[in-house]
Amino acid sequence: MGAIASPEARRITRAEVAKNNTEDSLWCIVDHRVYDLTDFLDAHPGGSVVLRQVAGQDATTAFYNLHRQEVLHKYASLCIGTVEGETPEVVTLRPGAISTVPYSEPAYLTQQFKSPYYTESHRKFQRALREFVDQHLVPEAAVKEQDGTYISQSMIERMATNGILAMRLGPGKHLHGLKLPGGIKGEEFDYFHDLITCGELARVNARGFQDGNMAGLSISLTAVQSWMKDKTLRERVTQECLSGKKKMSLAITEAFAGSDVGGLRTTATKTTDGKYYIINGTKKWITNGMFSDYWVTGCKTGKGFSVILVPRDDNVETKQIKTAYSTAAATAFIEFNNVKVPVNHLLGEEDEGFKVIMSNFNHERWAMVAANVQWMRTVVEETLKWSHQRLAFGQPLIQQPVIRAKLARMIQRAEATQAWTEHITYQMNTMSYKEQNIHLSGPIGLLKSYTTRCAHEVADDAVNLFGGRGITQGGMGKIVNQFFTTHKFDAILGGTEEILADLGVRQAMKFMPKARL
Ligand code: HEM
Repeated sequence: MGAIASPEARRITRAEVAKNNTEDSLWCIVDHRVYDLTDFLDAHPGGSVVLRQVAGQDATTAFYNLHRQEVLHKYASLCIGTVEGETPEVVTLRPGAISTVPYSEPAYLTQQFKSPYYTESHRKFQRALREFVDQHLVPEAAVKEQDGTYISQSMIERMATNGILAMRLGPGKHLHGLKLPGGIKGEEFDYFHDLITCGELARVNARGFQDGNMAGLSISLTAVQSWMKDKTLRERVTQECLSGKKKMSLAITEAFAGSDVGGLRTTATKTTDGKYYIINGTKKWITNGMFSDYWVTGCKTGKGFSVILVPRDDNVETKQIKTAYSTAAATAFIEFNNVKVPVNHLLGEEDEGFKVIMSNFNHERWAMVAANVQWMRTVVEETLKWSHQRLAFGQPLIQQPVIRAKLARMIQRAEATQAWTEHITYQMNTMSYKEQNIHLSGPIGLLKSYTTRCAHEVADDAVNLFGGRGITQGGMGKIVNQFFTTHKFDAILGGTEEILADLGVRQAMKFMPKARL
């Protein structure tokens, strides 16, 4: 959000505003600024009647009861001056700024709280990344979420150039030698930088675009990096994807089976010379599948399940699926019809694909949690602002104990999930990849399942607080409505709430001693 245009420098007395109270010259005051609405009467989405009713008056209270602050930025050209001797009061943030609304930021970003987890490197990185998101991603996300088209190639290349694409895979050698946002070295990047990345990228407040922004790559190239044996092929594919030239996604789920990987029907049959796999079958709900050049694909092989990197060719067909969020996510139904793939495209061992998939899941699930926690914070911020500006029964909503009780529940959920996520992130920083698989798949399963349940409650409370605006796509409740209609994606993608809760307990039972009451 930028500053409101310069005509505001003109000083106008309240008496002068009061004289402009007819359709021929209609002025009003909002937050100490004067707006000439004469030529806007017919164009005003709320109609001309309401504007005539406030002609020549201070309409601040009426305005904030019905509009978001950004409306004033969009229509800055209507501003003709500032009231003599007065100064605008409503806070507007410059791109990259930290919100001072309580609980709208993780505690480490506030003045008053300390955190043992974040260093100056994290803080520098966060500042630079937020600025990038506010300046570049937010405007594009707003357009794409609406028109349902995919992220632009120029944006992908911009993210490739400043290392953001590579960061999406998490810490590792692929970042070494790179300079990342805030000037930090790729070698410094740890799971707290990664946590910041997931949260900041979710701040576009456009859930379809959020996934359309290379979510597929972030959960599939990781598997290629860890499991593809052919080094030359692995490096080539990695380079193609991290430069933004090619796109990749994870293709496991089918119409036939979701969480039940054993029920998948896509087959990979070896040719008699043993040099190729022939892939046949379908995949459904593949995020970024529409624009992918490669799919990390789960297939049935001789004695089990295998994971194979399948490149796009004429025998692959992708069809768009319209889900509850924007088609900007590029969600696809895919048909593989006798697709011939060289055997060096196998990840891990044949028939042992389960290991490949399971080891990949931890980072994916944790990243979804990080984004979900950020969404809850955003919704807390939206709801706190709304409760302060919306008048009902003659006073702001926040004056009602029932409203404060709901806000308390929302804040508790955002804070609790943040604290647990940071605890898990700290463990990820101190464990090897192998240790993480042994000790963290259960806790991450429990964390994701709990976080999405909290998100469900937060969405529910927020919509009740916003009333009609919570169920309307544009206007004051647009972000709450976005969360309400899309929060379930996180409860289903990457393993459902039920499956993950169960996984958490089953993993814990592996370490259960022979303890008795
Ligand atoms: C600078 C002055 C104003 C501008 C630029 C403006 C602009 C807009 C815009 C863009 C909308 C569409 C909804 C949205 O995006 O939030 C809208 C809706 C509306 N406006 Fe205004 N408006 C102004 C002042 C006012 C005032 C002073 C009133 C009332 C006294 C008013 C009453 C309404 C109403 C009733 C709606 C429909 C709200 C809804 O559907 O929820 N507007 N206005």
